[in-house]
Amino acid sequence: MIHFEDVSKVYENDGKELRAVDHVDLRIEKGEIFGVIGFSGAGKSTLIRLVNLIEAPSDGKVLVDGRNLAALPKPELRKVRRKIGMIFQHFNLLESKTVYQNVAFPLSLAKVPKKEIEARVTEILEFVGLEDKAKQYPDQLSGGQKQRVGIARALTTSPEILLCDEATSALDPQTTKSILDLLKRVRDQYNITILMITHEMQVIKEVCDKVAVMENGKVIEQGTIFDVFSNPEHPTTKNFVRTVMQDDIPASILKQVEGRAGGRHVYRVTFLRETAGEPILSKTAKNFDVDVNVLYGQITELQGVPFGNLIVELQGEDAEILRAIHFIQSSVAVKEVVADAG
Ligand SMILES: Nc1ncnc2c1ncn2[C@@H]1O[C@H](COP(=O)(O)OP(=O)(O)OP(=O)(O)O)[C@@H](O)[C@H]1O
Repeated sequence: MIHFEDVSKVYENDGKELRAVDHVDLRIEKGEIFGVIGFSGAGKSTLIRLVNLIEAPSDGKVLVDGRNLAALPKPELRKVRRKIGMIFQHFNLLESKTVYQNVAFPLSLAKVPKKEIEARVTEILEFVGLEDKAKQYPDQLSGGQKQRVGIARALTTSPEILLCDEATSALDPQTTKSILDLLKRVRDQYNITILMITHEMQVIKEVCDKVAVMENGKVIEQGTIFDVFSNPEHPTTKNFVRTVMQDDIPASILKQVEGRAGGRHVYRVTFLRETAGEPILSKTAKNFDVDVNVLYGQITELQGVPFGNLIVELQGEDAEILRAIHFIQSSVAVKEVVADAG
């Protein structure tokens, strides 16, 4: 649906070249919710603006539904752009217009007959849960309600793509969740492809199917949420994942283990996908002469699939512990067992 093929965007700043987007390749398929994460200055905003040609690429091609926007004649470009909606961090609503007028605005501009506008706006306001706010003005709304108006306005022209530029960054966590739920419904009900940029990993974890991590204009890692979160490779990705999935051993627990006599055997056991529900540790305790002590861990859900990360201590004779570890490692249920200490 949206393909970046070796795309770069170079700005001139005081005679110096700045590569805001640097040789990026991305494929965002129809109906996907695709997240791009990166720190400030990574190039996310530039990247998203290349999709509707607010910015033109310096090199490479951005294809939307197979068409290179930069090569289209103006009337064609206008048509394609109408199929791309956008929502913003600060909502960008017209303060002097009511909710109804804001949502109707793109249709009024396109000179759609009044009756049609009414039917469409009513349907969309109902969809975003604002049917009772039609006559209110933006300054009478909460942040979450304002973003619902922004989403409604983007949807009135029946877009195929929705671009979200830090759409929840100005909202509290609870409101963020409700807006993300709404975006999921937008995709599910209208099969709209959603490209969102954010600096919050929680947002990516909550709603995206795939993620690309940007740094200095480059995509440094990309993949499904499950793969990237369960096995991040680049240090920056690891840092982002750490913001939502704590997997370090807390200092207090390490101290407690270190204080014990007779050495320590602490391992990280990572459960993936279908193995997350396996009673592998209780089997280990039953089949081997070892005690299994779960020190710390969490089971979370990534795209509806359980993912677990446990820190366990095995107590017993060294040889027996080795056999137990071998059993855990060889089991299809466990991806890796890493000695953290000992
Ligand atoms: N119009 C422009 N002219 C010159 N330089 C620009 C322009 N737009 C962006 N840049 C530069 O390109 C780099 C990437 O900026 P961009 O806004 O795309 O990053 P970002 O990841 O979206 O950051 P933020 O989250 O802070 O918006 C930055 O160094 C920025 O200063």
